[in-house]
Amino acid sequence: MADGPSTGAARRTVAPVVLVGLMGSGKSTVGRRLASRLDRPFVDADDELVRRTGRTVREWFAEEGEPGFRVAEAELVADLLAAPGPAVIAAGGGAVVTPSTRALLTERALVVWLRAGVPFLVSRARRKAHRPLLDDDPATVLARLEAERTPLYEEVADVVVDVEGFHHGAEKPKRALAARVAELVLEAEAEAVHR
Ligand SMILES: Nc1ncnc2c1ncn2[C@@H]1O[C@H](COP(=O)(O)OP(=O)(O)OP(=O)(O)O)[C@@H](O)[C@H]1O
Ligand SMILES: O=C(O)C1=C[C@@H](O)[C@@H](O)[C@H](O)C1
Ligand SMILES: [Mg+2]
Repeated sequence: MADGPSTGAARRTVAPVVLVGLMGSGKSTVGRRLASRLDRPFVDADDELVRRTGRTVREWFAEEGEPGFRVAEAELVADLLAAPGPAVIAAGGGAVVTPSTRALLTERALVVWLRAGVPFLVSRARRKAHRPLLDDDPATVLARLEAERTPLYEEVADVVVDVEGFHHGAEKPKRALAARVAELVLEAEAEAVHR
């Protein structure tokens, strides 16, 4: 790379933090708290897609199918990652299935994977308006998605956080998890500066 060490470090320091993980892992909830702790703007990709296109996630799936939704999602993530300045972004759970998105995440973002097992996710990821994939049989679908996506999350993640321990062990799990993720993000950023 042509960048000198300080330019490279500066670029990495403001890289967006992107949360990835399966539905119900806490990307939206933890992302919002993390952004507030780090004092950086927060964007939830699912909400932002709805805001920008005027179509809900469910409408996207119904009208364009999952492939159409994935194209729109990939364009949005590319746009968010091109924006200058620091940010915390909660990706959609399936954003990593698109190869161009994985390439951009690897190149431009500090990626945090919120990892959790299927039974835990089933208890958390209720059938919701923005989760059409969970309409029928959440446990079976989440098990399939876990098998398909685990290698993809592994591929892009800079930081991995197991969320279940926080849920079972902490009095205020959301706060504890956001605090731990903030700590890990700051550590990873400091390491990037000294690289
Ligand atoms: N650390 C936590 N402790 C307790 N409950 C949590 C925690 N994080 C999230 N939750 C709850 O779990 C549910 C799922 O979390 P959330 O909606 O943030 O998941 P998500 O990863 O954004 O899912 P999706 O990909 O479907 O948008 C929410 O009801 C949320 O309040
Ligand atoms: O895991 C997924 O494939 C999805 C997760 C949600 O965040 C939404 O982006 C949508 O329901 C698809
Ligand atoms: Mg979410």
